[in-house]
Amino acid sequence: MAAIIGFVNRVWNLNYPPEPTKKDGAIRIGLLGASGIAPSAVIQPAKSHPEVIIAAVAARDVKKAEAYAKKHGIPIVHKSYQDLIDDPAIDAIYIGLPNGLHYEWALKSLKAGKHVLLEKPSVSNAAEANSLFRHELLKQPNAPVLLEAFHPLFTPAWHLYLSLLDPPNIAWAHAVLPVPSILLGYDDIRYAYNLAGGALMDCGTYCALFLRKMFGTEPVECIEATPTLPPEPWDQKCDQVMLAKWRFPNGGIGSIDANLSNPVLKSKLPWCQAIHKEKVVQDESLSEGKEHVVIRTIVGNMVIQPVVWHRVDIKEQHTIRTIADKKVLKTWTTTDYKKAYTWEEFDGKKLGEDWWISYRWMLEEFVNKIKGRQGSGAWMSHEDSIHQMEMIDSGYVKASMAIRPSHTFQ
Ligand SMILES: NC(=O)C1=CN([C@@H]2O[C@H](COP(=O)(O)OP(=O)(O)OC[C@H]3O[C@@H](n4cnc5c(N)ncnc54)[C@H](OP(=O)(O)O)[C@@H]3O)[C@@H](O)[C@H]2O)C=CC1
Ligand SMILES: O=C1OC[C@@H](O)[C@H](O)[C@H]1O
Repeated sequence: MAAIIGFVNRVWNLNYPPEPTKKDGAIRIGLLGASGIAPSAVIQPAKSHPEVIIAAVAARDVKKAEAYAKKHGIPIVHKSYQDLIDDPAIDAIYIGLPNGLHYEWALKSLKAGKHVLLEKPSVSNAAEANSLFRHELLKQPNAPVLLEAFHPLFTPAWHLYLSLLDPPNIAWAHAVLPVPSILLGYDDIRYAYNLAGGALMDCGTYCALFLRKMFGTEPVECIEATPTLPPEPWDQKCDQVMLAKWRFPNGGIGSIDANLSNPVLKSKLPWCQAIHKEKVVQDESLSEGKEHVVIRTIVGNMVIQPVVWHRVDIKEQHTIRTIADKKVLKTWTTTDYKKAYTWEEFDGKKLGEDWWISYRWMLEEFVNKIKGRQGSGAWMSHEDSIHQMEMIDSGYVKASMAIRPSHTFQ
């Protein structure tokens, strides 16, 4: 019963969040593009944040921007992206543009002294990531905050998941992110190579991130990458599905299944799993010549948007066997489940609300960073964003596909 009440409360508050009065010094965010994702990623989360105001929007077509502003209660409409960036009343820019435009507009925003919340994947390739995230501008005192908007990293559920892993002893990790095909037409930005589209760039970037975080380090090499292309005449430089594998420094393998055309009726949830190497455990009850070994598997169900529901499964496969010839004498499995809708449930920190969506947790930390506060400690560092693009590039190289093109803006 408590679980049902919790679920209903979370869903209600998520959709109808309390809207506290905005504080003096609230961060005024401007949106670049009247994008599909901004309402979920920043407009709605900002409502419950007392220190965030969605103050302005700009679109390529001003009429579109006006309609968007009216719909979402945004007070200022700018005639162009550049006008919005140049507005002195704006403190921070949310970039929900196609991937191929992230580099240019992030750099322009930083040059105008604005903080930047930059949609994932941060840029088109590792060269752009290197140039953006190691830019001189970011090394200055009081440099603006630049954050790649990798929202799952900010949730307590994800940190609970990581806390159950033993990274050096992971043998195999797997991450799956299926996007229902019904959501995307072939005119979608995800199917445009020139805009840095592709399954590996889009849903694959989450899978790659999960593997990097699960192993706690960078992959050594991509050992397999098999793309499926969309049907002709659609852009044949864009992968519709990418299955890929990387080898990590401990010898473990990380694999991904990134799919932009998942059949709706076979809908799967975002999912990840880490299978650990076999481990001998202390067992006083055993007679001489026998050993007790355990293989631990940690499954994360719904790790991308855990607010509505999620579950971390801890499965242990136990075996009693002879040491000499490994003859199996007995096997059994145990399963335990854990959840963490708040940090308090996970590590006792009294931060946030159980109904916060991953974007709201992320917005909290973006503001904390701008204000110089400690926060939860969850963050995506600049070096992290660079390594992330290196891993994506390595997948395209292994698949014999072109790395997404760099933008010419300097
Ligand atoms: N964090 C998350 O959960 C999600 C993140 N994303 C990321 O957000 C970004 C935007 O995705 P999404 O909102 O789904 O995309 P949309 O197509 O809905 O929005 C993209 C915006 O980019 C602008 N734009 C500028 N130039 C172009 C161009 N040449 N072609 C097409 N659009 C252009 C358009 O703005 P204008 O209004 O000016 O015309 C449009 O509103 C991507 O980087 C994507 O990976 C997407 C979905 C979920
Ligand atoms: O969260 C997401 O799921 C669907 C994707 O297409 C999108 O770009 C991504 O951010």
